[in-house]
Amino acid sequence: RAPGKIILAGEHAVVHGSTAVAAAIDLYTYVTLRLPLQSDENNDRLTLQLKNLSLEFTWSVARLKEGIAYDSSNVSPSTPASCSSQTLKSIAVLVEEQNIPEAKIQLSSGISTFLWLYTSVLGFIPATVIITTELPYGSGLGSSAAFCVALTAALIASSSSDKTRGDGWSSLDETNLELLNKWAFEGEKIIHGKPSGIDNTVSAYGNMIKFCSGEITRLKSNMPLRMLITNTKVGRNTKALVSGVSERAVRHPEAMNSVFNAVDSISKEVAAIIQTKDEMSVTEKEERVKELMEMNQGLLESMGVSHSSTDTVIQTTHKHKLTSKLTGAGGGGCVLTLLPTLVSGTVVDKVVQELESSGFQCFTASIGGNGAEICF
Ligand SMILES: Nc1ncnc2c1ncn2[C@@H]1O[C@H](COP(=O)(O)OP(=O)(O)O)[C@@H](O)[C@H]1O
Ligand SMILES: C[C@@](O)(CCOP(=O)(O)O)CC(=O)O
Ligand SMILES: [Mg+2]
Repeated sequence: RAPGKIILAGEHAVVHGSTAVAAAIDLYTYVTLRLPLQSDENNDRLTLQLKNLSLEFTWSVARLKEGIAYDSSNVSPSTPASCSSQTLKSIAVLVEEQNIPEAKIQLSSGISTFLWLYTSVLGFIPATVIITTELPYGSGLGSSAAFCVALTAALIASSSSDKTRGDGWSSLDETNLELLNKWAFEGEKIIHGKPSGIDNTVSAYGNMIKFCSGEITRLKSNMPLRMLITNTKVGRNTKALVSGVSERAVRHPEAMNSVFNAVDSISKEVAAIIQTKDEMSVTEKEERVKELMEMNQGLLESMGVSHSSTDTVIQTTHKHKLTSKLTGAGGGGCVLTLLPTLVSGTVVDKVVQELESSGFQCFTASIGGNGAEICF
């Protein structure tokens, strides 16, 4: 299993080299891998089951071998590599053959990613892969990264020699974590186009991290951080939003560089405040984080990735003196609201009631938990 995440500061700008701060949340994607016995019927097929959606896709191993055009000299499980555009095209044909319902067409990139990661790490062997998730798809909570990380964890674990059964969840060792994170990043590339790598990294390693151009700093929080997560349920696609920001940066390079630099300073300050020990009271820290979230939201608006549904959440929470910002790619999706320690339960209940009456879904999640884990 691998967790989803929230981005406290720095989404989008992180794709352009700025710092961002993210934390794992206790909502997971689970991947079960079943390798068939020789005697099993159907032991020549690769089957993918998406349990939440009651969808199943299946290919004969022979069809995969014939259909996936790749240069096997370039692909080895221990050296993660990008899927070439030619290979991706051949995989897309195999995905199209599955006749995905039109309403679920966004899954195509996830299924292509599945075929690329599976065949690259395990090769052309039959199996049944069952996916369940507690994360909403395409809402900014990193379902794409959790999917790539959990899948790769299962694939890597299946070749482990030490399969002690029934011991519960355990982490992977550092070498395998690093390998898994690299493969998951290659998967994210298929789904996002140009990911920064923050989502797969926080999903793989867990906790709370500061991330800048691939450099990871694990953060130790010294303040209680409670966030209300509001899913506006407005669907969007990370790939389109990320490329929209890049296009804006091409049109206005100087202005957008200033925006990205401002976000970099905000994220660094957020990370510093979260880690500060005694110099500041909790209330003071919360006030600072609140202000930085507000500034970050303003800059996300100037990148063109906010949405009217996000504005509704911001206005509703503002009436109760609470501050919100979008999280993840924006364009709808999820919004974070900081719940300071002194805010009363009655106020939170009222805010939740108002947000839910606008058709949104609210929940809280525990922040900064474990990353990818395996279980035999
Ligand atoms: N459990 C899953 N099974 C299959 N594909 C998935 C799963 N989770 C995510 N995906 C893929 O990731 C896409 C959503 O990723 P993205 O747009 O980055 O949003 P987010 O990562 O915020 O949820 C889905 O449309 C699908 O292609
Ligand atoms: C917008 C971005 O910063 C985060 C995207 O997160 P999500 O896929 O919306 O959960 C992109 C990235 O960092 O790869
Ligand atoms: Mg994503």
